[in-house]
Amino acid sequence: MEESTIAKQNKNVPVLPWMRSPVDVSKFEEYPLDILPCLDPRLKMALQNMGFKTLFPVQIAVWQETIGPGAFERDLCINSPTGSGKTLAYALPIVQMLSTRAVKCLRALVVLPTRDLALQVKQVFAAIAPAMGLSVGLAVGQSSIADEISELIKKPEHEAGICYDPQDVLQELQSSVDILVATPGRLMDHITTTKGFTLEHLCYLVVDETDRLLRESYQSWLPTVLKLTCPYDESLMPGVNNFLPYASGSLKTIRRCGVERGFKGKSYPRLAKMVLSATLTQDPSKLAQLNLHHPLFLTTGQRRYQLPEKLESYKLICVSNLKPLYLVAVLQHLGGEKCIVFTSSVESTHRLCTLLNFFGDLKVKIKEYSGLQRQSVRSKTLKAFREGEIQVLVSSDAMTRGMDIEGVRNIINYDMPAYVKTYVHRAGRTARAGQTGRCITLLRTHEVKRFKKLLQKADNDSCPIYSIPSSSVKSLHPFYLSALEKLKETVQSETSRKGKVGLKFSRVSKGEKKSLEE
Ligand SMILES: Nc1ncnc2c1ncn2[C@@H]1O[C@H](COP(=O)(O)OP(=O)(O)OP(=O)(O)O)[C@@H](O)[C@H]1O
Repeated sequence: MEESTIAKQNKNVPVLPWMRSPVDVSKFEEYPLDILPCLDPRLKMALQNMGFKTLFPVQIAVWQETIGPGAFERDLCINSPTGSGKTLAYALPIVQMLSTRAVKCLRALVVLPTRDLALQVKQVFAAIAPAMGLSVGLAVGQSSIADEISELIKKPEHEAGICYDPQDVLQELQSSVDILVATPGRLMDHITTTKGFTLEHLCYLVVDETDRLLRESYQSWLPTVLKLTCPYDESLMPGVNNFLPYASGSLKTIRRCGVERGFKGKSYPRLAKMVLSATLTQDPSKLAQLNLHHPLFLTTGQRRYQLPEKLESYKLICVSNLKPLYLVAVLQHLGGEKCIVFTSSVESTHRLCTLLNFFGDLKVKIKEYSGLQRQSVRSKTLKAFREGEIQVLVSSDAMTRGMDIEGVRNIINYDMPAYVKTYVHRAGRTARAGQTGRCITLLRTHEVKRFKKLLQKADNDSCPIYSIPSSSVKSLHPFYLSALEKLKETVQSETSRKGKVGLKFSRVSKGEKKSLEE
């Protein structure tokens, strides 16, 4: 075998020994809820109310390792394609495992990189947890910290007029939630400042979109959570609590120390972890940060990057300076079907969206969605897109990982993604849950070769040309010139009105470039 071929193959072989013998999720089949072993009837009912009749392969595989014979003895690392149902894969066993709890306290923590994603995951938990008497909280900074605290922490009811020792009151503060879905920043706010917020009882930690979360430290949330949930023996290390970085009274974590049967030297109780992504990192130094216990790797098929089964990838080769015209022609061709257009930066997202809206009557509503906007604006746009009031979302990359929006049948890469991971996540906003979908990538001639190589990394050799009649592009020329003129005027007035907008654009773009370098 040629040396270069061997090197190429080795790139796909994980370095960590436990990753080399994974559980292959593709060997599992969809399984009817009616005959799923050990499923609590209340949960079954909740799932049926969601319209689900079967569980997807990744959900069955995780069920087996947690509730089934696996009994969650090992931490789980799950690499499964976009839209394959990873959220329910962890939510379902966690809710079932917590259903036997006697006292309400925070036992499961799910961390996600963005607010919109956390909201989405909270909704999945909220659809099943109440059936088992469990409550779910959200810590994402959507409301004021005071409002969030009142949702998360229950204050003791005291008799009016009697003064109590503040230390006693602190002792009596209780969690109002069993499960918390959080973004790292807001989680750290609660860890450092919220009285009564404790990870002392935490049993389950889920790190969703792991590779994204491990790429940035987000105020060291991970080492902090691991430290606060790490059992230690006070008799062996007297006073160690005082040296915890956030020993502010409410945060003292007193977990018992012991040895788990079968795993000599490992402390007990163990914080059981599930880490997931559609593009899970294989980098040993990154995975080491998670301090995994005897990890089990679950992945789909042989390839590191897997695209959804029913995704069709197309390329559209454009004349460089006419790219916007090709985009408009495609949008017209798609005739109002829900569509996300990806660009390479927040700056080009804004410009492209403005330009498209100057194109006369396209018979579709087009809005932008990027990290440059305020959260309230983004949330409003997302809601309108979900509800079908907007048909086309022009978006930057940073915001769209994991987003699950019903009815998105088309993804358009206006700017070619620089990395295969980016392609996987962008394309994965369609063809979800076994549905069909297409991803059209606009390319300049010089990008064609690079794009082919990029797709091969995702095991995709077939990428036909998306053809649109040249007459459709030509007929748009007169509108293009006037739209460009209007765009120029708008950009000039925006720059002079806000003064610093230009500066803000370039600052955010840099940050986003970083996020694209996955
Ligand atoms: N058992 C099921 N039956 C029917 N639909 C399901 C089932 N499980 C999940 N779904 C649906 O599949 C879609 C994708 O699920 P989910 O968002 O969890 O995917 P994911 O694997 O996390 O994707 P990504 O990697 O993009 O985050 C959702 O719309 C969800 O409601």
